[in-house]
Amino acid sequence: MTATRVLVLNSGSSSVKYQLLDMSDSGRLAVGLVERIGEQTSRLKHTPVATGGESREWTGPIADHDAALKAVAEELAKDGLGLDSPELAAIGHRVVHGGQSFTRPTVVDDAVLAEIERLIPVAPLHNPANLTGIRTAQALRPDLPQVAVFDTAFHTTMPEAAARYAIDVETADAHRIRRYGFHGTSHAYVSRATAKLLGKTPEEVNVIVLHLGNGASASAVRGGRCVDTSMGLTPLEGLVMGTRSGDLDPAVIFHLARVGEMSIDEIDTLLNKKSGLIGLCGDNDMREIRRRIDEGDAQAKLAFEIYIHRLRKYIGAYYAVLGRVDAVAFTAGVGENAAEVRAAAVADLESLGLAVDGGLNAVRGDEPRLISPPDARVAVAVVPTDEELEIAAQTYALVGRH
Ligand SMILES: Nc1ncnc2c1ncn2[C@@H]1O[C@H](COP(=O)(O)OP(=O)(O)O)[C@@H](O)[C@H]1O
Ligand SMILES: CC(=O)OP(=O)(O)O
Ligand SMILES: [Mg+2]
Repeated sequence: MTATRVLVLNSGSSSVKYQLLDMSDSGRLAVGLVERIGEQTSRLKHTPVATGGESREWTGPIADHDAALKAVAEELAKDGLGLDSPELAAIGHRVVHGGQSFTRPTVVDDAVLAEIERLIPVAPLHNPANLTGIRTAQALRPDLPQVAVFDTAFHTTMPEAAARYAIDVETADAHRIRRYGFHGTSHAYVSRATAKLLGKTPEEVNVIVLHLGNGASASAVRGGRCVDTSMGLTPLEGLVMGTRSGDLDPAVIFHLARVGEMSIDEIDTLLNKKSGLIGLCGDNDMREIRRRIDEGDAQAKLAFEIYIHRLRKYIGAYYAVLGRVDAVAFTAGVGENAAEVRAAAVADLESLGLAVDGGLNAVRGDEPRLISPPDARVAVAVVPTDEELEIAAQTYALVGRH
């Protein structure tokens, strides 16, 4: 029997998204999510797609990512899809920070694990969870290849002019301080899918991708290669996010330390976990913010306006970086679902060839679709991301043929 299945683990700071796929037809056998890991009310939702069975949900304390993964393995086993299956070819892992070392998917060995661990200070919310995911999977299936697929890989094509900060070169190089960029698997997948939607090859088009989830980033993709992206050394730079500030004057940090008497760790927590939308209005979920705006809530309205203002600045910046833009693609939880965000992001930009059609923008769906008027100079599109499918494809391409 040839092993054609790949299990993909996308471990976030407090969640694990997973999919089991059969790569002979890229079909999903099972999908699921464990969220609020570490809390008393952790939730697991598992959907056995292959058997057509009902989704199963479970709420209770799941202490850490190790326990979460073991719970996932138990759920899979209930459907006869357990990790002991001889049909499993590999386990693919999203790893957020790969530094400059990793430009492509990599089979995990001790040296790879050590490098992911070394990068924890520049991805403190993500790399520890990714490491636990890999180690637990290794313990469950020591014989299987574990493949790391890095968020940073797609951005390694950025030119030095975009990747370097304007700080002392020796200091920057000594500490490997440069802009790495994240969500690369999504930016790669969505930019390719956007080209396909336009009936073109990736080489033929320039695309601005707006990945707007809880974490959010923009990228400028020229002919299939990333030339700029909004996240930097860490996933804190750039857009306003659910809980992260994005861009600010670095002197804010000195000021908080000197005048606000906050410790570096307190400032880190403030900017990564208590800022962005949640810091501005107390909610990080765009659905809740829209609901409050509809009720006339001024604080929620201002938070939305700050979010949109920053997003528009990046659209303008990447228009200038690319020179010619063929498409702007919205993706991830907010980008795929929040029609108001899409409309506000390109409002009054007809002079740049950008517009959305109100009717098309209001249509919901899971398929890539155009939302710009038919005669628009620049296509505006909603292109659902699928990081798990992309990770599975890259994992299988690396190990599947053994
Ligand atoms: N129907 C919706 N309308 C507006 N926003 C939504 C909707 N569904 C999800 N979101 C937004 O998407 C976010 C989650 O996006 P997602 O891409 O899943 O994030 P992450 O991968 O960072 O956890 C939520 O916090 C919420 O703001
Ligand atoms: C890198 C990053 O911000 O990822 P996420 O959006 O999953 O938090
Ligand atoms: Mg995400």
